[in-house]
Amino acid sequence: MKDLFARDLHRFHRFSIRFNDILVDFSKNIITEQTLSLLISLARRLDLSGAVDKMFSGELINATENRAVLHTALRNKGNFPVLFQGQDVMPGVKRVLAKMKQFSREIDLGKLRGYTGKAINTFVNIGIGGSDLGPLMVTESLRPFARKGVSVYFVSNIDGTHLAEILKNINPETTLFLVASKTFTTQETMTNAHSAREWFLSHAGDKAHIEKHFVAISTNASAVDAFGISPANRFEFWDWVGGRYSLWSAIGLSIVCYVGYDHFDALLRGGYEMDEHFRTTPLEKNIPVVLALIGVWYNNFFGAHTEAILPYDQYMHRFPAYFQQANMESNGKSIDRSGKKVVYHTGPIIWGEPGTNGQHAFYQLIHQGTRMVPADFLAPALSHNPMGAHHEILLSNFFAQTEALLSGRDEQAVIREMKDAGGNSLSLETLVPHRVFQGNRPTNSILFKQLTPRILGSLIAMYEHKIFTQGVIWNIFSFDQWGVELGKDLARKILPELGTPDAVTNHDSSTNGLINTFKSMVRGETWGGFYNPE
Ligand SMILES: O=P(O)(O)OC[C@H]1O[C@](O)(CO)[C@@H](O)[C@@H]1O
Repeated sequence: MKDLFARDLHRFHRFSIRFNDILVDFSKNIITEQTLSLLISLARRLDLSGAVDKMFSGELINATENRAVLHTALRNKGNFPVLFQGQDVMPGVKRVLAKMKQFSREIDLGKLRGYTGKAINTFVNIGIGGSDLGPLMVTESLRPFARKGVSVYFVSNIDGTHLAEILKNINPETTLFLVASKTFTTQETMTNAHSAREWFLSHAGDKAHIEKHFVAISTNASAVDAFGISPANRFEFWDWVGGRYSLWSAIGLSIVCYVGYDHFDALLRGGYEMDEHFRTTPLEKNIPVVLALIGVWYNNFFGAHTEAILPYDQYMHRFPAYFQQANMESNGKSIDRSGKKVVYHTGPIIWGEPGTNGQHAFYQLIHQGTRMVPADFLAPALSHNPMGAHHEILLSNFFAQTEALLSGRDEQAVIREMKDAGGNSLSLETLVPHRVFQGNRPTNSILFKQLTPRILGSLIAMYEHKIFTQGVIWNIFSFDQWGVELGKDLARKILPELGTPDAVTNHDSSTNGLINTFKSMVRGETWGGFYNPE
């Protein structure tokens, strides 16, 4: 890469794209113009543009679930119809948005009141996966835009600790629970929702008060009825919204409650603007496409197995976790669209933490480890908290890291520096190899003006479309998630076994051993060594 930069003084201009208030600099990659043009030919050969049209026009591209993929309709600010099976979905989308807006207005006006007449000021979203991570990540990212005096909590884990610790902090009189589940059957969410209801009733007494304290967000109206939430308190969405792409739907109600409808609307606008960019920009200048192709380049031609997402913004601390689900649940597949096993790698492992914490934790491996870790660095030019020199120090680290990963530090430079510093009792020969940085480690830098709802919307949609593009290249179905089913099935079978006194013998010896040791620990038996079925 250093040679490429030396040979071309305009490399930054040639390999960066500006979109609204976002700059995507992909010049610090091991690519030339020829690399990109070959990767773009690959995308053309696989008819990426045709695939994009199919998604936006509501074809059943989620073929293994026989569903369309239309989360883009949820943020369609273009006033054009979106047809699904001959019907325009936009009136339904607008109806639910109007209901969310009205709900937000009631919060503004202090009209949303609990069973004792006090104003609701605490919102607890109960959901998991896509019904949790999106709203959680967005509310964290948009904290500077929060309504005054309002708090939001997220319960997802089936571990009772998650709910119990939140219940300690909240007042039933002023709390609204938002039960968010596309299917309204997910074990974790339904168990948490029932426990929250019991807790609430233990304070409020009368079941009639539930309607002031529970709303549901789901595609499954009958299950919502069965739970006891009235249609007036139900916010619907549709099968054509994938769980991990659902924050734009009524699943975003906790975002609305926390930051207000106008900010949610700005988030949708940012998403729409990125949709239009993705849909209409030639592949060479198309941000999600370029990022996707660069990802394919390292994944399939350099054997890179992971990608790091490193936001230099504390508010974005859940951004990597959100895209861990979006990406790994979408593209963690090994069967292609014709049902055959793929003979190449598909989705990478996604991980990351906010800078500069990551620098003091795992960057050692990114700089000097044996593996290539392509990394996206994201940062706002303006901070919401410009306290003293904090932001400039933060950004100096952001710029320095990608420069260090690009340039490295060779032996001569290390020797020079060590001589200048003097005074080290260890010999040069001993230390030099350990202090050399090879460099040539790829990064994308995504610099944006400020973390606003609109910019956040665009960044989320950018990664969504990157994931979509890679799914097309790898010829896999990105919108199902069959891989989560087996564990769920087995847990359902194991659950009743945990309540019986008998030892289990019907699993492999490890699973038997673990279950039986668990039972013996619960019974308080003294440790008698490993369980032996004989
Ligand atoms: O919204 P639901 O139906 O409760 O599902 C929650 C999550 O569970 C999954 O189906 C995976 O188990 C995710 O795709 C989804 O986001």
